[in-house]
Amino acid sequence: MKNNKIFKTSDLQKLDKYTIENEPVTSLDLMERAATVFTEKLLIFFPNSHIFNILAGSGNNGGDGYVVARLLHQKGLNVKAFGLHENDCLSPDCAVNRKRFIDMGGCYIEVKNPDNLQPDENSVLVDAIFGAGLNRPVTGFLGDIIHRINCLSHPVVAIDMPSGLMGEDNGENNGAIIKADYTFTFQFPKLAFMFPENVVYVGHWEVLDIRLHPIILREYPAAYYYLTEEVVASRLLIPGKFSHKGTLGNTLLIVGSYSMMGAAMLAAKGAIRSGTGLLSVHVPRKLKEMIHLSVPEALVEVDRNEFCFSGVDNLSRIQAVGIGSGIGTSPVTAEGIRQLLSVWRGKIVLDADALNLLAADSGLLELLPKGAVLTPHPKEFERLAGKSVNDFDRLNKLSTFASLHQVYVVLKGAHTIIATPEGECYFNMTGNPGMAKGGAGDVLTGIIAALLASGHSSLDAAIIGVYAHGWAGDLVAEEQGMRGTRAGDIADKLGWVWKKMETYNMAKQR
Ligand SMILES: NC(=O)C1=CN([C@@H]2O[C@H](COP(=O)(O)OP(=O)(O)OC[C@H]3O[C@@H](n4cnc5c(N)ncnc54)[C@H](O)[C@@H]3O)[C@@H](O)[C@H]2O)[C@@H](O)CC1
Ligand SMILES: [K+]
Repeated sequence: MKNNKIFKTSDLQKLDKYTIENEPVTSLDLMERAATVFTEKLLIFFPNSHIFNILAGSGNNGGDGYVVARLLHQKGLNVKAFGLHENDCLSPDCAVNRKRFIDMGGCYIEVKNPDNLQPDENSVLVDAIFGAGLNRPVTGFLGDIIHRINCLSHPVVAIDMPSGLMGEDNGENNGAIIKADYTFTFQFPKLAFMFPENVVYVGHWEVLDIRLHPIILREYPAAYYYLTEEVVASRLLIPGKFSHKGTLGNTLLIVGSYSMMGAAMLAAKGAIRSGTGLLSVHVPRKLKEMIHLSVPEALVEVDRNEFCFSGVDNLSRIQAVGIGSGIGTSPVTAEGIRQLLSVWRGKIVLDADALNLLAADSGLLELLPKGAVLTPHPKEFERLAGKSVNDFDRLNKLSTFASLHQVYVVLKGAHTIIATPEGECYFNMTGNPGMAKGGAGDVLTGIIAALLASGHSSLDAAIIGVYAHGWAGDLVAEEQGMRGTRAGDIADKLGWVWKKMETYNMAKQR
């Protein structure tokens, strides 16, 4: 897999050191490289700004800040660097770059009292107080400075990380944290950026490639990954020339109930657009006509029960099962799931009410086949695994749950997380708030079920399904706006996404 790892910030020094020794490059040149790409990005985002105030700390993040100050000054822009040094104990590279900035005639103001920090009107503030080296909450003088900055209305752009934010766990971080509008971070996104509770600090973030050594990036271990088009597309299976509907998999969707018919249609639409050779939709009798009309390609299998799912009879030709969307939580349906899970040991994705039934009866949870895919939203996950005190805690619970039950858990959210039984987590990067609507999850269940049936492993089906679903949602939002996005539109846009991924894959094979 390409370098899409999310390393721990505490590992950064080792990656840095390896690069310095093996590229080789001096640490000063690496700092220059990082600050240069940061400056380029800054000027893309603020092309019409002429006044920049740099807030520089004493470590290498501050060093980056002084390089940015020098580069902006060299471009003839109006730059002021505020030295926020509690003592004169600067990192060697920070000291060199402060001197270079001052020696070239840059405007440098040493701040010894938070009240003396008076940024220029209309200036863009560059936060270079702390980066990945933060190892305790920020209090005292620098804490006061951060509080003061957070009260200003100036745009704030953080170098690498908003100062005061820990790279991973902020559960016990009661110190001051910069509320940045933008964070341009080096080499890889930090784990803390993935959590909803930190968006107020990180703002819009982008990763800047500072070309740390490819060997160390490939070989140094990480438990967390983020998904990119390249990584996802290369996992997608392309049908062979002699494939036919019998070899591309038969998906069985067990979905819908009399009061939730739409969920069945949406799941079926997601599946029919995602490459299954055959699709069977198992519904209560009352839904039969509706499925025939809305997804004519599907075979409809009718339940014994008129209103809800009560059990299946024949699974002999099925490659994967998708169950849960709109099935309700009646005792009849709970028994139906028990019957299914006691005979089905193959690929399966469980969503919505299927998860609620598992949460209500741990006996059902134990019947899950190894490698099952579960797609809860945070509330459903809470029912399964208990309350979490914060997002980092929820991530740990997710990993523990996936290992304990030997399943893949897809926790839906802005950065949907796929947790594996081996303890790895993949963060999705596609999707938008327009998708946070009823029915979007049903479409995802259909997609994952079809990918499972057409030959993908549980991990690949979850990764590809989540990424494609989000990408399709992004395309819909581009056309209809986030407000205008409907779940059904996401299914309709999937074809375009698959085309892109197939084209990418075939180009690579050539
Ligand atoms: N490998 C990379 O990715 C590179 C990193 N660079 C920069 O280097 C930064 C990391 O630099 P440093 O390791 O010097 O760390 P920082 O500049 O983030 O912090 C400086 C020092 O402050 C001290 N400190 C930590 N928490 C504190 C607190 N709450 N109150 C007071 N002091 C505290 C620590 O001793 C820490 O080393 C990155 O964020 C990035 O900006 C770049 O210059 C070049 C390449
Ligand atoms: K910073």
